[in-house]
Amino acid sequence: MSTCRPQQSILRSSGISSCTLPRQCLARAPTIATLRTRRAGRAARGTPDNATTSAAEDLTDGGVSLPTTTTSSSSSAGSSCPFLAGLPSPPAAGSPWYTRLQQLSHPEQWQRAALGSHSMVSVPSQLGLPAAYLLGTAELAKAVLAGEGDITLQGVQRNYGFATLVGQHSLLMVQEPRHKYLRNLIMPAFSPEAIERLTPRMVAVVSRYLDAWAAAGTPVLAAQELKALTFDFIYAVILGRDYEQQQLQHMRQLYGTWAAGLQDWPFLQLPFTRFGKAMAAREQLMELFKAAIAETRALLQQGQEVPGILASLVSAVDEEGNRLSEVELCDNLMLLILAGHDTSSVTLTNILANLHNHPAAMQQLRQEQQALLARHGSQLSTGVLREMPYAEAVIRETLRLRNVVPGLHRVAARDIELGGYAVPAGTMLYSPLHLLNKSDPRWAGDDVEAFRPERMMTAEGQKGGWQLSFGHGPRFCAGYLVAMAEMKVLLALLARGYDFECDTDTQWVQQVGQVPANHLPMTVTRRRDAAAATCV
Ligand code: HEM
Repeated sequence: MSTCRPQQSILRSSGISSCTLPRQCLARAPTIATLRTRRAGRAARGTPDNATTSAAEDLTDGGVSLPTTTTSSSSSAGSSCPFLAGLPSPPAAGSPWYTRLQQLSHPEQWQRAALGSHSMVSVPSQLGLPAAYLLGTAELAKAVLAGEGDITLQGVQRNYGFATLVGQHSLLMVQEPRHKYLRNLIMPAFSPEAIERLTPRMVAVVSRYLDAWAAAGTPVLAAQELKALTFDFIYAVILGRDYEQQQLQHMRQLYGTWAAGLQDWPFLQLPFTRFGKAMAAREQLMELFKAAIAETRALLQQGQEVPGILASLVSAVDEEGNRLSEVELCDNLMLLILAGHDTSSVTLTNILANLHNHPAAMQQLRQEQQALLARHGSQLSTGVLREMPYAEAVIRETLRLRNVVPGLHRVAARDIELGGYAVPAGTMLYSPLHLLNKSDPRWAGDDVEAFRPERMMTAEGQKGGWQLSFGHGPRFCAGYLVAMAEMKVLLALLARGYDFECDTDTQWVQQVGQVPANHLPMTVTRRRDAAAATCV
């Protein structure tokens, strides 16, 4: 076996490999292709991938004699690939019970301690948490997030409550190659041109909220207001039209009941359980979506130009003329509202708190907007949004400190090699995004806990580095451009026309991202020179 050891440095730099061997071994060993062909053959015959196989069967594929395999998912020793079988497992985190409690209460500190100086550790199942390999470098996390063929999202997809509430046909729930097909149909709705058409609507929603906060005369609860703002915003850009406040209020309530069901367990669909109520709310939301789909289709058939993501989705057509079905449209609308709502509201809440605590950063933001007003007048277009490096640095620095998505789960679909270790099929792989942000080698020696948007303005800071706030690979955030446009519109309008104060003396608690326990009371006043900066 020793002559067949892989070139470790190549494997490390290339991320994942199912079975990669040096050239001199290829005559005697299976290639990735032969391993996959064998699996494909089994699948075609209806034989499970982890079924007992014999050396005789393997001989028919590549002329290669392989060890008899009893299961492909138990350990590297059971792998049908000699190279994988020879690889070690990562060291075990081996934590006693009290540190596992730390895992739940202080995940970032626990992860740092568990990893120590290792690039990956194996965390055994304890206290109801599943066993997983914890990844400690961005290189490994990126390899896993990009490795769609070898890696699946099964962990999320097997969560019955989540899958039922979000919908089996949403992007999040489908595997390759269906995921790629759906994404190709959906992504034109998020193109820069589509965002350009939606910008006036985005400006209108944000202006309405800023004016209302200033008119309130008393503190408003920023965290709650931003939840409402981002809901109205995502609804407006998806459905492409304005709704009466009463209707929006009704839809927000339905969404709130639906979202509460995601936290329920066990998922019992009874009239009095949170899950049961959430399913009933889902039914009502589906009826509203179906009506909007029918209306959009009718307008498009009359040859009218209809703005909004839904119109793009309804119009999307593949090479053979197929379109998204009604159930695919509905499930993906549900996903877009979920994915585009709390993520943005929590990030914006954190941004406002940071700007309040760092007046110099707010001043810098105002200067950037004054320069833009002088150059382009008050109009906000996607071109103008692109010319906001400081606003972008504020957003990225806020996400670096308080990543709204703390980490991403994936599952190895087959036996793979990762970073020199064997990863048996079925292993959960966890990328701790929050920890990776803080461990980014670019900021070694800096105060990583300090809010300093300027670090993002340097040549080094403009690169992605270890910051994977919007994910990586084929499932990279579909709404990235919408999210950035939304946050920049709010920052631009706020800096141009308003002053604000908020009470940041509070605990921050972990929910979807970290949120202020006091909901961030905030007073907003219109600036005297604001008239010149009105943008709609
Ligand atoms: C600050 C705001 C946001 C952050 C930090 C964020 C972050 C992320 C991350 C980390 C993922 C990857 C999930 C994974 O790999 O499993 C993701 C996926 C996704 N996001 Fe976002 N997101 C944001 C806003 C939005 C918005 C506004 C929308 C919609 C308009 C959106 C729609 C989606 C969708 C549809 C996916 C699934 C993509 C796929 O599976 O192909 N996100 N987001």
